[in-house]
Amino acid sequence: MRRKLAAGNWKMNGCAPALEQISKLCEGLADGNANATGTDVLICPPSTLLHRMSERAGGRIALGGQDCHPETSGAHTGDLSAVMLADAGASHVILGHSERRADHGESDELVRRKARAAIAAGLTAVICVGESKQERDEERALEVVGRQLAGSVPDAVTARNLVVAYEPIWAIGTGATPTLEEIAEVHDHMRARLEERFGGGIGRGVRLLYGGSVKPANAGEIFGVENVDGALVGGASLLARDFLPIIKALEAAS
Ligand SMILES: O=C(CO)COP(=O)(O)O
Repeated sequence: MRRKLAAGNWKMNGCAPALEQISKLCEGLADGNANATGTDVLICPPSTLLHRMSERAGGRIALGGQDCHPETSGAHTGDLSAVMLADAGASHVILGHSERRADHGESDELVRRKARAAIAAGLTAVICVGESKQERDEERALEVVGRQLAGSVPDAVTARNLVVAYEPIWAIGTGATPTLEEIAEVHDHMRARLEERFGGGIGRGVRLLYGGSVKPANAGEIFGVENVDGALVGGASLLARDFLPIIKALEAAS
């Protein structure tokens, strides 16, 4: 049985005042959550907030970075290693987000090296894949996602240290989402590819998240789709009042 995962990607948002949201999230989870044991909550803030957030998050909320360098240390100005993220309180790291693939030209090969470093540092790699609008229109979504999955996921993974997030680029921050059938088709495809490559134990155990314009209003129906084990949420994870109902919808779907 896979545990559900509600993950928030704060991207380049949130300075010190945002720390308040973590306290609110903790309060909300403590109030309404006494019996919920099947859902994990993860927040990936800008790394400058990781340390302070880890002091507030208690055990209930896991923290993650949004990227890491493939090396452990060295002359790489401006970069952070997976070891440093772990040291600052992270247990997860998002890798290969489409914004990094676009803004920093990250290839599947680079994402795979970063994931190896993350896993070696004891982190869980949350690897993102997803097609562009043009690729969707050309009916190439499964091909693109399958290729990114094959190229970005390293060989030495377990069901615990890998999470895959399907984030269609055209659905990120736009309010548009694929149909439930389209989400199901991609998630089933990813599940089948993972089982093929890693065998049933790992392939069936890896959690698959959907990301792209997830909000309280659509979370419930998306979480009802088979092989959707949670969400990677951008905008709606910034405020506890938006993220809490999404977490509740995931708990209800468990
Ligand atoms: O990119 C995303 C999460 O990584 C999704 O962002 P939005 O939820 O703002 O569409």
